[in-house]
Amino acid sequence: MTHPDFRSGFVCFVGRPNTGKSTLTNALVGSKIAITSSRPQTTRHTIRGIVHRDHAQLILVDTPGLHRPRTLLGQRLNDLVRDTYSEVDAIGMCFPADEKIGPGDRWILEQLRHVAPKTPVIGIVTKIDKVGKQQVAAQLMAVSKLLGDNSDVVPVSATSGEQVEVLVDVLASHMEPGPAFYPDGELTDEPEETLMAELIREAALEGLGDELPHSLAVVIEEIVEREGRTEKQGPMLDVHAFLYVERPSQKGIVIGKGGARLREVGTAARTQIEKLLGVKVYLDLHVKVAKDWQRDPKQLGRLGF
Ligand SMILES: Nc1nc2c(ncn2[C@@H]2O[C@H](COP(=O)(O)OP(=O)(O)OP(=O)(O)O)[C@@H](O)[C@H]2O)c(=O)[nH]1
Repeated sequence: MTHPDFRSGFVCFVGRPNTGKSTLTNALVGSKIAITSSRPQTTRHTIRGIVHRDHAQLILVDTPGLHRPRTLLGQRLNDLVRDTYSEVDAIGMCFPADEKIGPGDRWILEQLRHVAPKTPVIGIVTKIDKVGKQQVAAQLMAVSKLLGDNSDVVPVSATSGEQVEVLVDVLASHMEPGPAFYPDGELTDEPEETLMAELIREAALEGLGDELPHSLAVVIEEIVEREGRTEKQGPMLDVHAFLYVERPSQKGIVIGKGGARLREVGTAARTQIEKLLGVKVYLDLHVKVAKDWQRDPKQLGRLGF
């Protein structure tokens, strides 16, 4: 039976890098589909996670962080982000409880109000487990002041789960009444290939510094089902992927001494991909130098941007 006041619609989270957008997406969806990382700007693709509740369905569009474009890739990302803003029913803007509101936040809000003046912006004070109640209250007031008195502001912790359902309810109240867009149980409509590439990219960036994130792209070349597997063994997929870097020095970083690092990356990514697909996977990774791929439209097209 469908709830009499069922609502459904699209939501995107915005905010400065590291404000907890990906972690919140995961907490709401309850499955690892968006990529989190302690480094800024690792979320490249528009990944949709779907939140199913009795009274609502929220489709989360996880956008890359808005930033001032320096390269062609940056420009394309920003175009993508702008389109997303005007198409969604609500924008959740994230402000960590433990960081002061700054010029970066004001700049993002200005952009939002400019490109999508009609889309409601809901303030989300994230990471409330990191600070005391008083600091949460002070941040709620500051965000309220920034967004305007009529705006909803919700405190939440994606890590502890505190207030997550309250956030769902507040977001749902901004959705249109109507049936669900997606059948129950469907978590993402992103092709599995993209998710695999994201998981490999995440594993390859783990523990590295700030420079590499912009210079690493992953392309899945081929996925083939291994033949001759017995029923007891179960199915197995051979996945062949290329990791593209910009410079030979970066290739060395990704591969590591004697290939040690790449092997670790492969193991970490394989484990995640097996979890995602529920089958055994053999992962074959190759690192290639594609010079200045961020500035070359042909290469960008090939890499899916
Ligand atoms: N303690 C605590 N840490 C959090 C919470 N949410 C996120 N974090 C941490 O904050 C860091 C950034 O989180 P992300 O979810 O990757 O942030 P993001 O806004 O998606 O970052 P970008 O993809 O760089 O824009 C990670 O190290 C998270 O583990 C939370 O509720 N509590």
